[in-house]
Amino acid sequence: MKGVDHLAHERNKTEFDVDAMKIVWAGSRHAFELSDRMARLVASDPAFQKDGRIRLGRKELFKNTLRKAAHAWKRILELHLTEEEAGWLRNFVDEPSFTDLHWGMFVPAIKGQGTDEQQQKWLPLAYKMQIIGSYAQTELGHGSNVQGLETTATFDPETDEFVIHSPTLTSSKWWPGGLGKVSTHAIVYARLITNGQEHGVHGFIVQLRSLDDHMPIPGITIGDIGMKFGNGAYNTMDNGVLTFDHIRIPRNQMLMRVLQVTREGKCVKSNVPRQLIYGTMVFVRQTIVADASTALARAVCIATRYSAVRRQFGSQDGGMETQVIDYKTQQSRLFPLLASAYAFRFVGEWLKWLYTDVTQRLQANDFSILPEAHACTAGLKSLTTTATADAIEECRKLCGGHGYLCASGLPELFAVYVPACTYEGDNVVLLLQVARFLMKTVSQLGSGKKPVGTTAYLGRVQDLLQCCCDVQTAEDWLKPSVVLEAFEARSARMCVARAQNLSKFENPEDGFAELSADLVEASVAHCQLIVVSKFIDKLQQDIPGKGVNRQLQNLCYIYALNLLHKYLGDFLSTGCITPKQASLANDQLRSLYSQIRPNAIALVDAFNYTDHYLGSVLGRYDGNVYPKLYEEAWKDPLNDSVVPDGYHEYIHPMLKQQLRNARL
Ligand SMILES: CCCCC/C=C\C/C=C\C/C=C\C/C=C\C/C=C\CC/C=C/C(=O)SCCNC(=O)CCNC(=O)[C@H](O)C(C)(C)COP(=O)(O)OP(=O)(O)OC[C@H]1O[C@@H](n2cnc3c(N)ncnc32)[C@H](O)[C@@H]1OP(=O)(O)O
Ligand SMILES: Cc1cc2nc3c(=O)[nH]c(=O)nc-3n(C[C@H](O)[C@H](O)[C@H](O)COP(=O)(O)OP(=O)(O)OC[C@H]3O[C@@H](n4cnc5c(N)ncnc54)[C@H](O)[C@@H]3O)c2cc1C
Repeated sequence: MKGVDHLAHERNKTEFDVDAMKIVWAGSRHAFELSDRMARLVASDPAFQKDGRIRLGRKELFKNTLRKAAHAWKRILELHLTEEEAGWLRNFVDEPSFTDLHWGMFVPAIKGQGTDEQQQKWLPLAYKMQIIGSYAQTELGHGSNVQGLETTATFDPETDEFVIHSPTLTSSKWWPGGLGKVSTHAIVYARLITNGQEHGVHGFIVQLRSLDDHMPIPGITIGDIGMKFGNGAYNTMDNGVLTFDHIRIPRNQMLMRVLQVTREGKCVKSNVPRQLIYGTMVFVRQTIVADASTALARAVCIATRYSAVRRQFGSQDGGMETQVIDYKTQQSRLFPLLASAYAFRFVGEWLKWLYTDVTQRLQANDFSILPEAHACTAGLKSLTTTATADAIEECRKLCGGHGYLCASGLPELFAVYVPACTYEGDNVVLLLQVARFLMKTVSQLGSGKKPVGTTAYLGRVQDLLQCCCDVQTAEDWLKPSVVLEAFEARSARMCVARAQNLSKFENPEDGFAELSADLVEASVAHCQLIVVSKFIDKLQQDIPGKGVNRQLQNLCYIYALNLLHKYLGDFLSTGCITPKQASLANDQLRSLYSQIRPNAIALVDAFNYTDHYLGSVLGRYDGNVYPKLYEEAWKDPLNDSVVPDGYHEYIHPMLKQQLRNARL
């Protein structure tokens, strides 16, 4: 059987309506149709082809990215694409570029932190790309510790200007994307100083380059920070270094939604909380969670299709060998990742809803759920990106040797994805933020303050500390209430135990530092509970399409029971479940793998990825892996000549030398 036939045969086994699942995956029919149209538009345009990207040198690679970004903008204007369509188009171009920062951070920062007048002035310029913006927060010396940033913005009342200055080497802005070679402007984060007093870190709109000849504004030193991990990958981005030598900007270029500086240099607080200065990060973290499911789904799609095509061992009577997807070990590694892709999709959908809700409340001066929004975006960003980065590498291994070839698409996907564990907040630092939020919530339980939202379960802490898991058979693990209670009890017990340990310290900050590794574990348990509970919520919705809900149920329980298996130590040590119940969960997991198996290919087809977007010979829709892999090898520049360049200089003399030695 050829690879092509393998996948056709697999698709015939499907037990659910794939087209209906495509809509579930996309979020709505509208989102499906729109993303499908944009994916095809990009895939059919030769200007967006990606072949050979990994072989380009840095300069060529970067110029190629500039060309694609300009072409994308041209198409957006020609086709009068909406903002939503344009976003999808950029997504399918599939190449990190300065436009990510412009649309993803510069524009949102002005929207979130700018006053109405500032928005009216700057947004039209940004929307028409008459200016290109970056987000310059991190410095050489500080990234995580935002309050430790050193760049200063000193108000000069004589001229009604701020003087932006880099007082030390470590105050050099370092990392901002799009900054190195492209951006004309940036939101620069600096310590505000007025009348000799410090007022914390704020954002300022600063012009960096001339709009006529792109030269840096005098007093600004700017460049790229150098090559990053992997070929192609994130090297299409010009992450930059920037220093200021007393650069003057008008007073009205400080983003003043949170704090206004008057003509006299007086600081006037508005009614919005200071934390709103961090609002752009909350927004981007939320988008990163949605993107995690996309990246994970890509890797899983490649590994699943290839696992159905690939055969090793097991031939009987000269018949065909076993498809590697039929090995239980392969299933137990692959199917939890497939389930995670769906789980992250739905939690991402929910987080988007939460973000929209918070934004609307903020507009109505209701700031009550800001701490929860911060904890959820920080925690879920950390959980989903860590899991996705690990999963991409696992998918590479699931594809055996061929997974290591760039033609599999997995090395580049890994290289481009892995910094997501660091940018927008180091994943451990973010989990510590969640831990602070959880410990605060637990400490307030005694005061009668009822926790709400994702921490509502902590309001039932007494019950959860005493509850006994009610599982007697493997089938009992298919009850949503049973699964939910196990995850709630584990998280609640871990939180309470950490809070009790913290209370033993005289100084809470000392305790927090000493117990930070344990606290991070409680944060992970809490975040996993959120993902499981949002998946269960999804199952309660009316989901149309033959067999679709059934598949989602299977995936949901695979996600939850696999976590239970992986974090068994937590569940057993907190006494939420017994070893016998853990063993029943494992039995159920194996049964679920068998049920998912015939639907695996259709479940990855539901992601609706074009071959262009996947960029993988192993993950081709038609399964025609071997002939294409063979064809691909010959495209390598090393194969341009039969005898390699360097033969006469290095190989031939060596061989001759050995011949001479042999004769001696
Ligand atoms: C083969 C294919 C190839 C092609 C691939 C193509 C495409 C790519 C594919 C995949 C890529 C995936 C996704 C890409 C998507 C987008 C990403 C794009 C580009 C990335 C650009 C990156 C940008 C950046 O990194 S910007 C810099 C980000 N920096 C950080 O995140 C810094 C982290 N630090 C902090 O957030 C904080 O300072 C801190 C850690 C929270 C520390 O704060 P703390 O010490 O507590 O002090 P305070 O500052 O005083 O805070 C006190 C108080 O405030 C509360 N708080 C803190 N933060 C927030 C907040 N954000 N919102 C609300 N409240 C907040 C805190 O809880 C505390 O509250 P309390 O007083 O009540 O306790
Ligand atoms: C590809 C990429 C793109 C980026 N783009 C941008 C951009 O556009 N704009 C921008 O402003 N920045 C950008 N950044 C910077 C990024 O936001 C920071 O690198 C990130 O926030 C981490 O900060 P750091 O580098 O200071 O790490 P550090 O904080 O120095 O982390 C080093 C180690 O220390 C640990 N650590 C730090 N603090 C604590 C603590 N309190 N407790 C326990 N452990 C701790 C961390 O877990 C980590 O293991 C980008 C970074 C990358 C890699």
